[in-house]
This record gives sequence, C-alpha cells and structure tokens, in this order.
Amino acid sequence: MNLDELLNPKQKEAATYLDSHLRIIAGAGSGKTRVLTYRIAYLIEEIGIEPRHILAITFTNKAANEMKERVIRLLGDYASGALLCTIHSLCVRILRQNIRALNYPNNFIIMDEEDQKSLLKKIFKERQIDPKTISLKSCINYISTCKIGGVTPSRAFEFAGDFIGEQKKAIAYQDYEQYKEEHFMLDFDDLLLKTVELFEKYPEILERWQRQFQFIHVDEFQDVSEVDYKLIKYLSGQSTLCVVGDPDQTIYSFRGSDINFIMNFEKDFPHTKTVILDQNYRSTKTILDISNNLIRKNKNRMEKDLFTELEEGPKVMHYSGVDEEAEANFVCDTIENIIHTVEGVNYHDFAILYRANYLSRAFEQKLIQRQIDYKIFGGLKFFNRKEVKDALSYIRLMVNQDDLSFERIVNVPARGVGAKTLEKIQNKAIEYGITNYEALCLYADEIGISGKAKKQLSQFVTCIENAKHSSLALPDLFEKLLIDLGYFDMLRNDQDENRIQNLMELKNSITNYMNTHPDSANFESYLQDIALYTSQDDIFDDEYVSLMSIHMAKGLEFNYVFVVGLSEDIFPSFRSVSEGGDDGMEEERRLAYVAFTRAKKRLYLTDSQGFNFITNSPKMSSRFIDEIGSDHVEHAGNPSQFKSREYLHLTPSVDEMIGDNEITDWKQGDLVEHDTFGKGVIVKVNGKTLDIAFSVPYGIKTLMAHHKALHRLSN
Ligand SMILES: Nc1ncnc2c1ncn2[C@@H]1O[C@H](COP(=O)(O)OP(=O)(O)OP(=O)(O)O)[C@@H](O)[C@H]1O
Repeated sequence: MNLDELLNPKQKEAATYLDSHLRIIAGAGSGKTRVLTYRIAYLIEEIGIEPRHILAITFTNKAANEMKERVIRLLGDYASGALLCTIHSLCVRILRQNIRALNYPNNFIIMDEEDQKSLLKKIFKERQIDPKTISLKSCINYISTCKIGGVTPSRAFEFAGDFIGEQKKAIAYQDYEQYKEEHFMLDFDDLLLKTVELFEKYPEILERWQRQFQFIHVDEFQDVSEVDYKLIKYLSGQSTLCVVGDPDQTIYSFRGSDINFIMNFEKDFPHTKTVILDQNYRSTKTILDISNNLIRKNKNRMEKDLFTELEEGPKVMHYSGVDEEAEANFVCDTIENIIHTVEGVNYHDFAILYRANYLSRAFEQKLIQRQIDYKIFGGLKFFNRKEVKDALSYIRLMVNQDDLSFERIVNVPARGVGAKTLEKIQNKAIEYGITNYEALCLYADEIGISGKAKKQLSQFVTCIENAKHSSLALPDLFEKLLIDLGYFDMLRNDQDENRIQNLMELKNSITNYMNTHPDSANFESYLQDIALYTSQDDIFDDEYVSLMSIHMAKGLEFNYVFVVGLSEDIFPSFRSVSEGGDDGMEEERRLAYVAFTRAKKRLYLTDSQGFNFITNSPKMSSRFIDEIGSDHVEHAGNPSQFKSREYLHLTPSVDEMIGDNEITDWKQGDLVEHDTFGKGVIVKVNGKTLDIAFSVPYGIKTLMAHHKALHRLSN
C-alpha cells in the first residue's frame, strides 16, 4: 500500500498521524471516507495493530458497511475483526455483554418506534388519556427529551405543576419507564443512556472497553449529540481518538447534534492535532467557488476555503420559472437535453434535491408526463403518501361514492367504526344493491349503529353532503372538507408537519389545475387528470433520476444536481429561521452548502414564482441565490427583479411604491402591492382583470387591472 500514490500529503498526514488525538476537518468531497479507510488499513498493515482493537463509529449502518467492505477489499478477511458500526450498535454490543451488572438479562428487548407507540396506547387506555389531546408521537418526543435531559419521572411531575396536560404526560412517562423496566425493554435512548450508566457505575467495565478499543475513529463528528459525545469521551480514556467532520456540514441540530463539539474539541482533548483537508476532488472550480461564497456568510465556523485542481467548469445556472410547472419543465428539458447531447450520460447521473419532501410533487408529475423514471429516496412517491391518498379518497367519495374510498377513510380520523360496523354497512349495501356510502346515508338506523360511532358517522355524512353542494372554489373546498372532517386536527395532534405540508401541496396542485382549466375545472376532471400519477408503481430499473431531501443526500455525489424550490421562506425555511434565529439561518445555509457540494459537473439552482400555501405568501427567489455572488452564475427564466432580502427586511423604495394605473402589460408572476391587501403576486391575467394571490387573510382576489390601488413591484 503506497500511501504517497493514494493520498495527497494532508490526507496522508491524517491517515498516519498517531502521536496524539487527531481532529480532521474535512471539507466536502475532500476524501474523508478515503482517509478513514486508509487510516484503518495503515494501522493494521503498517503498524501491526490487531483489528479488534480498532473501532470506527459511523453515522449510518450504510456508511459502516461501505467502509468495512473497502477495508476488507484492501486487506482481506483478517481486517473484518475491526469494529465499524453506528453508536447504537456499539451500545447494543456493550450492553449484551455487561448489562447484567444493571440487573437486566443479556437478551433484553430493543423497542422501535412502533413498539413505543403500542406501549403508550396501552398506557393511555389504562390512564384514560385521550390521544386526541396528547398524541402518541408528541408523548414519545416528550419522554425522549426528559430522558436525554436527565429529567426523571418524579422531576417531570414537579415541572408539570398544575398543568393537567403536563401532568398526564408525566404519568405516561412514569408508566412507560416502569413497564419497560419490568419487561427488560430498552428504547433507542436507553441504549445510549444505559451504557453511560454502566460506565459511570462500574469503572472496571469501562476500563475493559477502554483497553479493547485502542484506536477510536468517529466519522461525521460534526453531528454528534451530547450523549454521543459523553460516551465517546468515556470510551477514549486510554485510546488515540481520531474524529473526522466538517462543521460546515452540521445539519442535524434539530435532532440534538451540536456543532460546538467539533469546534471546541481541543478544549476537552488537549494536545489535539488538527489537519484540515481542503482539496476537493468532486466538484468543478465554479461549483466550489459559489459554495465557498455561500458558506463564508456564516459566522460560527472554522475558516477554510476548499480548492480543486479540477477544471473551471460551466457557470452555475439559476432558473426562475413563472410557476412550478415552468420550473419542473426546465429541469426535465435540461435532463433530456444532456442525455441526448452528452455521451455516456445516464439518468442515474442526475439528482433533484429539495429542502422539504412536499416539494417533490411538481417534479414527479412532470417526470411521469415525460416518461422519465425516477426514484424517491427516504420516502414514498408524492401520490402514494398516506395523507395524500386519504385526502384523494375523500374527494373521490364526494364525487363517486365508491366503496374503496369509503373503506379507506370511513374511520380516518377514528370515528369508532370497527370491522363489525363496517361489515354491517357492507351487508346493507349488498342487500339493496347500493354503495356503502349510500347505505350509511339511507339506512343508518336499520344498520343499527349506536353510541359514539352513530354521532360521528352522522357528522361525517353531513360534511361530505355539505361539500357536495358547496359553492366554494375547489382549493378552498378541499381545505374546508379536511378541516370539517377533523383530518387536519388529527395531523396537528400528531405534530406531523410533513403530512400537513403534503396536503397543502395537494391544495396547490388543485389550484394549478383550476388555473390551467378555468372553464372546466371540477373535482371529477381533476381526479381524472391526476389518475396518471396516482397509479405509478416503483420502478426496479437502474436507469432513474434520484429525488431526495438534502438531508438524505448527505455523503452522496452526482454529476448533475438540481437544487429546486429555492424560494425565500421555503429554503431557508421560514420555520427553522423563526424558531432558531441566527443559528437557524446558519444551519439552513449549511444545508444549502451540503446540497451544492453534491454536484460534480453541473449545478442548477431553481425556483418559481407564484403563491405558496404553506408559507402563505408570494414566492421570491431565496437569499442564497444572492449570496453565491454573481461571477459564476448565469440567470435564466424569469428571475425576480426584487431581491429576496429587500423583500423581507426593507420597505419598497418610493419609486417602487408609485402606482401606475396605466399599466397594460401585466404578466403572470408580476409582483404587486395593493393599498389594502398588501404585497401579492399575479397568478393569472384575464384581460381586464387579474387574479392576485395575497398573504393571509386575503388569499386570491380578482381585481381590475387598471385600478389605482394596484402598484407594480417588478416586471
Ligand atoms: N487523493 C485522492 N485522489 C483521487 N481521488 C480522491 C482523492 N481523495 C478523494 N478522492 C475522491 O473524491 C471523492 C470524494 O471523496 P469522499 O467521498 O471520500 O469525500 P467526503 O469527504 O466523504 O465527502 P462529503 O463530506 O462531501 O460527503 C470520491 O470520489 C473519492 O474517490
């Protein structure tokens, strides 16, 4: 193994330095996986360390397996004795050997989230806690937060004070812990916490593990949490610790990772050597330059500019579409154009990355129309997502009263309809040769539904019937139906933000359909229109475009990358910034940095104008488009004149505020200001009138194009 040929000088230094603890600050694409792999190989082959004394902790099982395969390929099966795994797997291994000391059997049961929910369901029933007031998911989060924060159930009671809701959660927490202990069960948090407890109570056990792992490596160190860090500190008591990470790629703060562990590492581990890997082997110079420009805007970071010896490469393209359809068209046109003109390029060279999962919808529809295969990583295709299917079933039930839709949603949210009641409804439907829904409407008394279910099913029928005869516009009717049926409340109770976003995106799809079919839009034709998308199965071919959230894309690389949905408030996310302040904004910027640095050859940044129902505001290009600078960027499409930062923080200039009631050339996507409704965006031009989307509470309004109250903000 000639490291001089395989690694650059800094990489080699990082792979071979053994004199003290080592912190490797590895920029994106600078070969950290390569360095870790060769370091392990070097320890075994050149230094003669027995593999079982080597530990490498990775962020995912996938990363552990890949690294292991690479080491075995280099050194053969002998190297498989090194332990490469996630921190949870490591804890399971330690606990299986030593948990008897804590009076647990070695074959303790590990609980996943489904097990946690089942246990809480049981506890809620026993304690008469209504899951509508405290959702299972929020209770799981509460318990986890208490445990990680060292708050015992009795302390939780004290904190709850007179608040009934908090008291109930504390009771559930107490019962949950008690049940687990009695049944020797451990949840994921316990795996870490019990290991810490074991080490704190039994120094001799800790010492044994410290002696075992003489060389410890931790990958993705920028994303370790406080408990992870505590464990790593304990374990590394007698070893040489090597941590690898990139503070600029910390993107899991919402799950407890803390950038400061890598930033302040030398305070806890004096005499640490730091090696900075700043040569990038992945991206063109242009892509690196704009990524560097962006991340330099962050204050809490370690100064490092990546460089590359690769070619300059073409400019990064920013495309702004008049609407999502235009944005999706641009992405598909570009993919097809490259496929047809560049030799050797295949669909798997392309990735479409987005900040939030709901954003995949417009791109999926367009890819299906264009017959381009795609695969969603880390989730389901948009129209296969549970809440989207449920919502469409409600619409279908309204339009067709079909039995499949009825069966799917008659008890969602729960209306006390069990298998028996459903069977009674079905039998009645067969008896009269009608649909289940009709049977319920016409023969509720004959069917013999009683109690809670009777009342709730009657409300259910009323909602559907009212919706059938409503004069509301389709998107508003869709939203009202889900509100009246209690569907949104159910998701809110579950704190399921992603599902709510998906439903608002479905509303957006209905709005787009209405705008493109102004004369013929109804739910029947909408359902027919989207039938093509709702019946899509997963493909099993290798030739597909990859679609995924940026969090999923961490560690991956693609020749051609589209970062889509780059609108202010979507990315950076309004929620993260409003909740996290400056830190939140810095994390969003790191996320954009991770996204941009996935690209090897070409990077496309896209956004669209129009109205966003999730943020309830007109869309503007993201500030990140400004922050990457203008030198290496070419703008195309219909870039908004009005810069995002000005939009957010400055009032318009006097010139912009002067109304021009002679304006005749209004276009879809133009930004306007109305004296009463405030800022808005034109979603449709209908000759003398304009449909304009304003922020809540106003929504879409149709206004006279020449009215003096209307002012133009952009061309
Ligand atoms: N010294 C080198 N010579 C040639 N290619 C290299 C060298 N170091 C790394 N590479 C290549 O650069 C690419 C990026 O390396 P790797 O995936 O290890 O980066 P990384 O630091 O883990 O990236 P990120 O943190 O962005 O996920 C890989 O294709 C790798 O083979």
